Amino acid sequence: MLAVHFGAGNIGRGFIGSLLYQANYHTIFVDVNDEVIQKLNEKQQYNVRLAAETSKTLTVKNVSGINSISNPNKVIQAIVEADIVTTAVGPNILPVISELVAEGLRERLKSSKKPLNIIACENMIGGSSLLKEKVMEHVTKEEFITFDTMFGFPNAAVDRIVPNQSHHDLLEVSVEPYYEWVVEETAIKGEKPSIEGITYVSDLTPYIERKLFTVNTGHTVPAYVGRYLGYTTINDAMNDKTVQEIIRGALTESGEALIQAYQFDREKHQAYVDKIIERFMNPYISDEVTRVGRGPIRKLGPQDRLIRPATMYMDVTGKAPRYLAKTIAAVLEYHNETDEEAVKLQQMITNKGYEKTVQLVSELDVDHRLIPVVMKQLEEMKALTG
Ligand SMILES: NC(=O)C1=CN([C@@H]2O[C@H](COP(=O)(O)OP(=O)(O)OC[C@H]3O[C@@H](n4cnc5c(N)ncnc54)[C@H](O)[C@@H]3O)[C@@H](O)[C@H]2O)C=CC1
Ligand SMILES: O=P(O)(O)OC[C@H]1O[C@](O)(CO)[C@@H](O)[C@@H]1O
Repeated sequence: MLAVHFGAGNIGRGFIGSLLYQANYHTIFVDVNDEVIQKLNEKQQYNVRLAAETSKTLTVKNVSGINSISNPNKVIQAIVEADIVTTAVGPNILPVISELVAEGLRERLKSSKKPLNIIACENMIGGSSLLKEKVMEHVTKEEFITFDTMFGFPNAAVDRIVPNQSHHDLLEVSVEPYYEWVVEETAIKGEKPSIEGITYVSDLTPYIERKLFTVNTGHTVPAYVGRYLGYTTINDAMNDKTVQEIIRGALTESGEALIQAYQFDREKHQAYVDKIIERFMNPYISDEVTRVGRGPIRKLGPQDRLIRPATMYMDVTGKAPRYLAKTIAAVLEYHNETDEEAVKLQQMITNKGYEKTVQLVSELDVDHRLIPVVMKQLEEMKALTG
């Protein structure tokens, strides 16, 4: 069995790659990082270390790599032969890989009638649907129906904290023990990939929203509020009383929105929240606030982890989401010269002001009630820290 996985980064090697190996796939990683690709081809294996009190190591074997810049034809050939295609490249890169994926699928149709599923494993709602939309932009009208019939793009939710790595061995990855990979069964074409660790569901929406608006919403608090308070790591930020108050508050607000939208059981949802906060405090993982806070413009998007639960909360309760608004305010104060989006956000604030910037990046109506709520929290935050 052959898997082609785009993105040999933290989640690619540390999560998807390890489950594919355990399900007896040979995985070809496709990446633009030549050093990683060369090492994968040289070693043909790498270690995944579980960051826990008793650390276990899994050696992931049967792997190789292709540099998609220097060897696009090899990627096309790999897609022709693949039994599954997965991605973990980041939401902004899905459009970038779409043309190569389309070329691979087109070539495959010349010799195979076997359906194929392409699963985007990204922190976003509708990742595979976006990839499908972008792939279809490279397909002719005549090809459209065949592509649509033969190739499934099931959406997915993936959850495992894999921080930036700093091992002597370039390929080694430390990961938290916990993981969840939920895939939309109804969009599968042909046989359902048999991979232990995947939970197939008929409606992904409650799962992806629960994950994105709890794990990822929660994580923004130690990232942005933590950075604002001067912390470098998530662990240090999580030990701060203000961060703890805001994270609990923000997850109570997003929780209320989720519970009312999907009729989740309150007690079970609270247990889910408590477990997540415990995961953020895992002392065996050192995660940087700048990794979790990367891409602040994307994270202030209308469907993303802050704006969407905040507007959902306002819609269902009629109340102002105080703690989510505080966190959004902290994003507006996020400075990081090494993060393109952070630099762009600060430039926008300098040129257009806070209010206009938040309105533009979140795509909220100009008179949306959330905007003054965020502005109020921003003022309070600035007054507190002088
Ligand atoms: N790290 C984590 O804990 C989690 C990450 N995710 C999601 O997984 C995705 C990847 O995140 P990470 O693995 O953390 O990032 P990463 O930066 O470690 O990995 C991304 C990889 O994609 C590669 N890449 C960039 N452009 C490419 C292209 N054109 N073709 C092929 N490969 C390309 C990069 O070189 C890199 O190796 C993101 O969507 C993220 O939100 C989801 C759950 C957990
Ligand atoms: O990967 P993104 O979307 O940039 O956001 C970082 C977030 O994703 C994770 O890496 C995994 O869910 C979290 O650690 C963090 O909340």
